Amino acid sequence: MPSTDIPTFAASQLVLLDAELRAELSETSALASQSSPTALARAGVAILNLQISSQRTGLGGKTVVELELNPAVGGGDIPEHGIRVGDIVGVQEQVGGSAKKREKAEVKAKGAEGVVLKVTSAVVAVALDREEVEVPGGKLWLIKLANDVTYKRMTQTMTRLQNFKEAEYTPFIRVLFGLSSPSPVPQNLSDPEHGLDNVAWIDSSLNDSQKDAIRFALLSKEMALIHGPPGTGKTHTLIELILQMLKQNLRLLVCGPSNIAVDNIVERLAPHKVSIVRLGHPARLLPSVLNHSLDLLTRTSDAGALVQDVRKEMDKKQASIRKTRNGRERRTIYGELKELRKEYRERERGCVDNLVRGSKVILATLHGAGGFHLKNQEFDVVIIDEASQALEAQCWVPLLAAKKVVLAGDHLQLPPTIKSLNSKAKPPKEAKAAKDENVVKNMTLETTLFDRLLALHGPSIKRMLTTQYRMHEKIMAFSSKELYEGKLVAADGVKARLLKDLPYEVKDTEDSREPVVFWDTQGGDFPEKTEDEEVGKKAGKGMSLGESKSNELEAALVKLHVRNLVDAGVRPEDIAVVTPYNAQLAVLSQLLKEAFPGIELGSVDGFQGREKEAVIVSLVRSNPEHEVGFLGEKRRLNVAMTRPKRHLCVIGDSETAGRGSAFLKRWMAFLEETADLRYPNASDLQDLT
Ligand SMILES: Nc1ncnc2c1ncn2[C@@H]1O[C@H](COP(=O)(O)OP(=O)(O)OP(=O)(O)O)[C@@H](O)[C@H]1O
Repeated sequence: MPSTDIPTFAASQLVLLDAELRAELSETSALASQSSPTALARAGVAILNLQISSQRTGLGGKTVVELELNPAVGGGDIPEHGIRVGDIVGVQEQVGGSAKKREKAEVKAKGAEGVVLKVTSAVVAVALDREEVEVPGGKLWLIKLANDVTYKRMTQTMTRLQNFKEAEYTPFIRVLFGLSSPSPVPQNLSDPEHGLDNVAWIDSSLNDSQKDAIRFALLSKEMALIHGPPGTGKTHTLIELILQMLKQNLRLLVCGPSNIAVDNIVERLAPHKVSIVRLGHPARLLPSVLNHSLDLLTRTSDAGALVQDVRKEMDKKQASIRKTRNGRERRTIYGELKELRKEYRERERGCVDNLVRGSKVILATLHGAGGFHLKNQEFDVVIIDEASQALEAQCWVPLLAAKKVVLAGDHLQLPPTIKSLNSKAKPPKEAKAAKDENVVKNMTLETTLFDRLLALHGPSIKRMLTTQYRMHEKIMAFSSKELYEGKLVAADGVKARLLKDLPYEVKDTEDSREPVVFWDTQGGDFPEKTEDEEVGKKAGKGMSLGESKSNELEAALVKLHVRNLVDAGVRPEDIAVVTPYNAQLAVLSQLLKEAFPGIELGSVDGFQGREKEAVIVSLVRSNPEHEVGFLGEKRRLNVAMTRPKRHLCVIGDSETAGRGSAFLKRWMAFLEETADLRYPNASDLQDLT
């Protein structure tokens, strides 16, 4: 077993994270520094001409301001924008006049930063970050800012790991870096000797591979990987695992890389009536899980009542500030508010501490687990869902102090998106660069903890779930054979489901009775086109991010197929079209959005984790050179082909794809052999473009 040198590993991560952050910042700041506020607003990342309509103390003692359109510009609805709940934004004074005057004023007007709490057509509410902020009056504008909090947490974590002395390495850390072998897990998991022969399962529907994975995770000492191919009930299994671990009286920290991944678990855990606390900014949580959020529990628990008294007083003061114009009076009130805030924080901290300490399951995003709430808290097990979508450094945020980890994921679907891979971010300064290059040798952020542990310790540290509950068995066949050792089995309820069997009326047609259709565009009549990809798409004139590909005739063919499905009775909301290329997405959007309201269009990467009754995959690439670019990535193709439940339609040029990569070649051959093959005529499609 080759071990990993921990300081070198941490140093490499730090270099790679630095490059990643620079790539991310350069994207946002290039746009911000090169564009005027009007251009930013057009690009959807800023809102102009706002004013404060109300101000109050919100959750966590934060000042919440509501912004509305300034009556001077006519008031009413805020023009369309791309700012969403959870975004980090700056609220700044909007200065008119010449560019020079603006520049001067911008240096002066620092404004405030916060998180968007609510967006409606008429108002945007922002929870400000710092507590003692004096929000600028007058005309304001709001701009979306880059979010570097996650990077800070990861960098702090890696720096700590880098500085650990060898004596500080826990047995857990030693195993995760291969300095020690994992404790052996018995082969026969249901042997009565381990007491797991007769588990009282809470969910009686669990299948054997799920039970096996749970037993394995319970018996493993340091780590267990639960490998969940598409639709195999990975989260389902984790819920049972959590409940079983609670029966053993273990204290758990459950994390995921995104808020939605964590909320998904909270929602499914809640009906089991276990006391759970969800950490995280309330603005970023699903409404259905707010009841479990720490902020809300702080307000509703008994201890919370004490906190509320102070809060009411703070609200009164806030309101009085807005009434007075007298500078001295304002200063006095600000002074009093400051005192009150101190008291509020102290009482709140006590209350929060009690809640966190008293809870057996805490849920947070990976980076959220690095907040002050969990300082000095100990957990028996850290469980990470969607672990193959998380950066390794992110996983270490909750893991530095852990004793055992259970990772659930699928390393054969897409890893987290890495911007620095293709970015034009400046390289580190020269002297440093040579050293850095040495350090990061053979390392990329794309390698997740899940991947690394598998490479380090081999398949004996994982258990795979093998029954899938999504796809018709023909849809699943290629993916199972190529990637999952042919072990996937379609559950009885899904293996023969077709569109014509949908619970509403669908005619029996050549499409609705077919689980897999392949429109092969070979022959060169469906050529791809190269387009510039842009930042700030709404503006239509953002900055180039590089090239993307589109294929108009292929898009027309998509339209033809969608129309056939809809004519048969399939609802547009049960159909999705996915494609790896953003430029193709734009073409499809123009062609389909209005014609079929409710249809969903998405990039393959964005559709990971999702499913639809019918999915059309537009492969786009068609060129005499047989170039396939990133379409050749088998994990991307795997995601694309495993989204549908009842109907998969692939549209592409088998000649181009077939020479692109070995995996693509085998897929094309498989489709030609097993799918319902069709050869379109390009000239019939002209009127559909
Ligand atoms: N043992 C089971 N019996 C019946 N249905 C199940 C079982 N396990 C999972 N399912 C169903 O399979 C579907 C997928 O489950 P879940 O959402 O847990 O999967 P996942 O593996 O987390 O999803 P993804 O494939 O998107 O990663 C759900 O509808 C779930 O109810």
